[in-house]
Amino acid sequence: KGKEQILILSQKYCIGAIHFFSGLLTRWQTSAPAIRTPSSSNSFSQNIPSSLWKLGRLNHVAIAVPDLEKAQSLYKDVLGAQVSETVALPEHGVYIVFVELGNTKLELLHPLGEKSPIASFLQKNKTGGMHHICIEVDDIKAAMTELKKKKIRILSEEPKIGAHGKPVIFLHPKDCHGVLVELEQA
Ligand SMILES: C[C@@H](C(=O)O)C(=O)SCCNC(=O)CCNC(=O)[C@H](O)C(C)(C)COP(=O)(O)OP(=O)(O)OC[C@H]1O[C@@H](n2cnc3c(N)ncnc32)[C@H](O)[C@@H]1OP(=O)(O)O
Repeated sequence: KGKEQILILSQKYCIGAIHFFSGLLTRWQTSAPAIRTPSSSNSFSQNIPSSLWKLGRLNHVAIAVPDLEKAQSLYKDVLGAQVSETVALPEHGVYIVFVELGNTKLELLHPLGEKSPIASFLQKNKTGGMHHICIEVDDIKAAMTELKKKKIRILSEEPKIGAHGKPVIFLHPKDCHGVLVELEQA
């Protein structure tokens, strides 16, 4: 009789455990966001609305620095990268130095002139910091038209000619999750 009781008790325990875990599973299925494994999705190609313009490669990551020579020397002498000469771009209010990385570049930025757009950034970030990313686009005018419709603020009425002699625009960091985004005509 003792054995029978143990059997009954363990059956009850098993049934209880099954209910508990199936309850958990149901809650998890209804509340958890869908997680896709890399093999189960080609998430980069799905659900992208057809568009008149396309994003291309990462052209550069820009870093604002308080001392351009020191920053140049870090990348050249300490890290061994190929580093360009300093170029003044008065129409953008910056000096720039490019650091070649093979698959992309870094753009070291230093303020030029009293109205430099990076002056207040450097006041807030005294030792420097990542200032913007630049992504290539195949049609900057089409990009502007669509982004305006989507209420993304573009920081100039018209594209300016950027560091590579090509048209560029900047998108407000508050509309891009805290990152200042530059788009450059490829
Ligand atoms: C040569 C060319 C090229 O590569 O081709 C270049 O690089 S030219 C690179 C320089 N040119 C540019 O950056 C042009 C576009 N930039 C701009 O128009 C401006 O810098 C803005 C991005 C609008 C920021 O203007 P300003 O400094 O006067 O405003 P602000 O200090 O009140 O900033 C407003 C809010 O945005 C935030 N904020 C400012 N700059 C930011 C940045 N680089 N990344 C992320 N957030 C940033 C501030 O913390 C602040 O947030 P809180 O309110 O929360 O405190």
